[in-house]
Amino acid sequence: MESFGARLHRAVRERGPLCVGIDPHPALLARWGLTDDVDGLDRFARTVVDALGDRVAVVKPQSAFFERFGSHGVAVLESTIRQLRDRGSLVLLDVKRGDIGSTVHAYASAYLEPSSPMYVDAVTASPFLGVGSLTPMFELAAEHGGGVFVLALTSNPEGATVQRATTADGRTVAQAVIDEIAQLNAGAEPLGSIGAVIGATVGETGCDLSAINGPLLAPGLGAQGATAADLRVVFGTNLSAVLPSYSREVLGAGPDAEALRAAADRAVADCRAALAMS
Ligand SMILES: O=C(O)c1cc(=O)[nH]c(=O)n1[C@@H]1O[C@H](COP(=O)(O)O)[C@@H](O)[C@H]1O
Repeated sequence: MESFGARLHRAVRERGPLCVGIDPHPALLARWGLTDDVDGLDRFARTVVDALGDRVAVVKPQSAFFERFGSHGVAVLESTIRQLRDRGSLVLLDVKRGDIGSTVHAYASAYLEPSSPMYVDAVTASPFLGVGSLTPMFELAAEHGGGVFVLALTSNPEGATVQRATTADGRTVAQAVIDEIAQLNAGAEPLGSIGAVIGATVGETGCDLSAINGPLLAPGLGAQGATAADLRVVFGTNLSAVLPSYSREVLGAGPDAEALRAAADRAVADCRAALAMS
């Protein structure tokens, strides 16, 4: 299987630099006239898939909003993943997993093993048990053309205390995470498969991103207050692999499919301009 980095690179070239999250908040279900139950969840997810699955490069279902409804919600998530694959968008499952290595192995099987019912193109992962503890995910991703997005500087204000803290060798925690990702991506062309998550809200990172050679997922746009113009502040000259991510800002335009598509098109246009891509 072609690597995730190569598949993402092509998807962004063909469809534009945009990831749209499927985050069915109770307030959004209500705004869409849907019930706050499994049926509402299913209709919400299907509507997003039908409107955007053949249009945006990456779709990022947020697992928590599906898990909220127990096994029936997880069944909707599995079905949503399959529908997205059929429509051609890459599926990034937002689960932010992290644990000791032997347990990470099980998470890796759950999401990155092609025979799994939850098999996706990529997952989000938390490095705060040590980036090395995520090795089973990196290995399975490499074996099956998957990707892993590792949290580095998250979009929430509480993240900085931990992520900008200084390690024993003088680097920030975020820089140490970025450096380990860079090692994993070294030599990959056109792009490595291990990404970093850096919120569009974080301002200047103080990090050197020049060697990372992997995708930079940028959530925090729209509902959390960041705009496409902020991407330049955060990423400086390292704009080529930035993958801007919106959830509520785009989803708020639904449930009308045309309105959802128009919101996604606006987001792509804003991001293209900010990232200076034609
Ligand atoms: O990994 C993520 O996607 C993520 C990382 C981060 O630093 N901040 C962040 O907001 N997210 C996720 O991105 C989505 C943001 O949603 P909106 O604020 O509605 O665009 C949510 O699903 C968050 O869980």
